[in-house]
Amino acid sequence: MATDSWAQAVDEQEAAAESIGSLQIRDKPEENGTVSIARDSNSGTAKSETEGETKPADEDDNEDKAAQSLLNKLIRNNLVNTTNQVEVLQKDPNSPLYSVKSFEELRLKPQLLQGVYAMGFNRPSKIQETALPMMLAEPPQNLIAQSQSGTGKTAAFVLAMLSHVDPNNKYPQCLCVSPTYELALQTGKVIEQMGKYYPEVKLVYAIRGNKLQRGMKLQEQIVIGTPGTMLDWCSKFKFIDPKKIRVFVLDEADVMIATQGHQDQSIRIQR
Ligand SMILES: Nc1ncnc2c1ncn2[C@@H]1O[C@H](COP(=O)(O)OP(=O)(O)OP(=O)(O)O)[C@@H](O)[C@H]1O
Repeated sequence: MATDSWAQAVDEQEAAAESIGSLQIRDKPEENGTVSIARDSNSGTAKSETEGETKPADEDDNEDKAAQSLLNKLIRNNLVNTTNQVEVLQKDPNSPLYSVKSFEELRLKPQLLQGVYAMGFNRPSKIQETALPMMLAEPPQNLIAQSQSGTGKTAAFVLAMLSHVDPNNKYPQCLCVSPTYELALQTGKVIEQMGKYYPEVKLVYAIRGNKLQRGMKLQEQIVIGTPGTMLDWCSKFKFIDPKKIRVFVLDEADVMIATQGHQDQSIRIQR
């Protein structure tokens, strides 16, 4: 594919993806790469969080948005297999990836700096340059971030979560809520990649199908999951002590807020 402009290539891919129609993702999971990737990373047990339930039309729309977002991420993963063009865009003041800062200036832990470089990131994107100083501040600051798709928001909040955990404390300290099972797995993958050189920090998925014994306490410092299961783990099963949470991430907040059930659950977890 011609990739004179990385951003243009992303737009073209996204337009093509729209014409395929996101409904295929849910209607024919066996024919879709999206679900097979989720299966790959979860021993063939991929299943939509809300599968089998009757949902209002607006929830369907929001799920379609979440599915579209997942598709964009998967497409982009293939596009960003060379960092050269990202590098060029990061030097172009008109690009949303433009940045003057370096990761060193953010004074990341050496293990995380190593993880970031191993992912091929040479410098932060614009949103990362702007948001990371706030996200890395002690104590962490509240932040609502919005930027174009594919500009590095996920990488930013993953880095913030990894920076804030204390690996010596064996209990959950960061919660990340995603609108769908598949997006939770995708974000989890980024946490695993970025935290590759920080093995003391552990991650657990609060997703349907991950059943834990009643009465147990989690040892993992980061929990990523979908709203329903996360809420159950916090309030019904008490696997997580919400008072010990230092960082709470609401991924795809627009989708979450637009979906009534997710909105209620997210607010209850946050409280
Ligand atoms: N600083 C960086 N340098 C190079 N590549 C980066 C950088 N930050 C992120 N990327 C890569 O760019 C792609 C998009 O990043 P990311 O998924 O974090 O964007 P996003 O804004 O969360 O996207 P979306 O809006 O779809 O959720 C990913 O492949 C990621 O690995």
